[in-house]
Amino acid sequence: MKRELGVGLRALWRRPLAGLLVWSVPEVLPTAVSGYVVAQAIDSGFLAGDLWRGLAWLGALFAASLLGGLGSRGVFRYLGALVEPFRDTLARHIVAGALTNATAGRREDGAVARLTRQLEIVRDTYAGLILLTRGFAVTVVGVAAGLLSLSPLVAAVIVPPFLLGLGLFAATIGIAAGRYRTAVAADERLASEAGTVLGGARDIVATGTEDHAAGMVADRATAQAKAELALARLAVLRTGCFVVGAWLPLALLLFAGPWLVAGGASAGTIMGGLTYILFGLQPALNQFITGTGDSGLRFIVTLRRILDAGGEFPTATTLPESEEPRPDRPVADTSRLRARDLSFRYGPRSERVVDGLDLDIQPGEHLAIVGQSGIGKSTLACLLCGLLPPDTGEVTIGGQPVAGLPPRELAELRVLIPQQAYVFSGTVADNLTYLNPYAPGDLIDEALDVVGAAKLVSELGGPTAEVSPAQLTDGQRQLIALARAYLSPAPLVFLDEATCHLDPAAEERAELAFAARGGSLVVIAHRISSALRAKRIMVMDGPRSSIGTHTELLSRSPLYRDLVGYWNG
Ligand SMILES: Nc1ncnc2c1ncn2[C@@H]1O[C@H](COP(=O)(O)OP(=O)(O)OP(=O)(O)O)[C@@H](O)[C@H]1O
Repeated sequence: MKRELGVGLRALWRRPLAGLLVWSVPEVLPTAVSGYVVAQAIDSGFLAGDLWRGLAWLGALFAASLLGGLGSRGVFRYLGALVEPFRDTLARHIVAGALTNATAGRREDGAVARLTRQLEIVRDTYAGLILLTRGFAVTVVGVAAGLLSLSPLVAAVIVPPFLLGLGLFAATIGIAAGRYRTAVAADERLASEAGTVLGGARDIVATGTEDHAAGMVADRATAQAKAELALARLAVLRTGCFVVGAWLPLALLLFAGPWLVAGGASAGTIMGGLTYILFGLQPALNQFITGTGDSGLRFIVTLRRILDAGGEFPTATTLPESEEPRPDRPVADTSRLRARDLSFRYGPRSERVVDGLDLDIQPGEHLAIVGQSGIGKSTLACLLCGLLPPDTGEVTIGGQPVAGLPPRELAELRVLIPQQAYVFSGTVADNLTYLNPYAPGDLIDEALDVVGAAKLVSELGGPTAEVSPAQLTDGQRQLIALARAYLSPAPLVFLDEATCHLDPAAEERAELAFAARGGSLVVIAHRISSALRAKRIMVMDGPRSSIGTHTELLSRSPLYRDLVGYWNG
């Protein structure tokens, strides 16, 4: 929350702010003098039997209101000059982030349109917040000055409970921002899961997994309902803050009436105090609480989305108003994988399959993982892909922790092809573009060609032909899955013995295609030829796993020597 407030406050630090504050003075004048004028009208006018004097005081209040109207007009003139440059800076940030992602090969998938909608929300809520907080601050200062000039005794009754209510509200803002964020995230997860289930409706019905699919959506719906309830409970708390800050001063003033009169306060003074509460503090606090609780939270949460979607946000020092942004930020290393202290076992009493593993895969690297059958290669691949949660440790891809990422976002980071390739009933094109529905025809042709699936697809009748998975061989299924992974937008590819049903020449062709695709490649190798194509090789042996080149491992890993001997034999 601090970062978002910091960005908003820094953007305020411009010349128009001075104009805005200067025009706030006449704007607050009617509120500041209202109680004092009412007290004078009653005490020295109507109660003293001098009708004209009373009316003259009320006329003064009317004149102050006219001045207030002029002040409001001036405030709005400067508001635009403050808000629009902030909007422009955010827009540059969004475009720079989109360009960085595009040059790094990540799919945009409507992100710019989504961020642009969020930009308008931030602009509107930012303007609302400026008006709100400024109006609240000048009203409180004006009322405090008016109360002190009216009667310090009355001020002593009204101000403390008002400040208490305000303080209580301030204490809930952090919690409210957290709950609002949770509610927005739960909402999006529900929409994403429902979208996934709807998109796979045909397969769900075909495989009879309706109950499972309904369960997937039900969990998200329950989580979303919970988050909304937590948010609603907070609204009740906010009402409590308003009661303390706005109604308690009124009750105290009425109860303290006899004591105030004994202390020298007149009927007009008490009426003036009531005027300050009813026409100054109450509406100001009400607007402030509802406004910051609504626009304020939307501003913080939406701005966070925009800031998280791009790189470093340009501050006043890094991006002067007149300067164009320079697109010289380094391209994000979206295919860099980093695992730290990774441990995993399938059950509380089973052996650890992975134990305290640290692993770095550099952008563009080609790594092979080898090891005896059952040592944990597939398990490790699932951990690195975020398909299994580790017992300890963390995996990041492109700097982003994979834990807890929704499937759609994970699919944009990495693609895993398991040994048993999945082909579903539908057209060849449906199967190929499953991970990239908007893949253009020439990219599909390229994918089929480089992984060696073009001949198969032509024999099947072309991309529009229907596929019957049961009639395909294991090798044919693997070719279709390979072309699908090649078309995926993910910069990191895992092939878990994904070519084991192809002959060595076809396997070489497919692996070379992935190595040349851009991004990083991890191959769980089942042949020495496959391991030798990688720049580095990881030999898995539980806690004794080691990494190096083929030559390094031959000299230092007995297990690797055994494996090579076995493969060559
Ligand atoms: N779902 C599971 N539940 C419990 N144990 C499992 C599960 N999946 C794998 N294992 C066990 O975890 C260990 C590692 O299995 P894994 O499949 O990761 O090994 P692998 O090296 O990929 O084997 P292979 O080369 O034969 O494919 C094995 O002992 C296996 O029996």
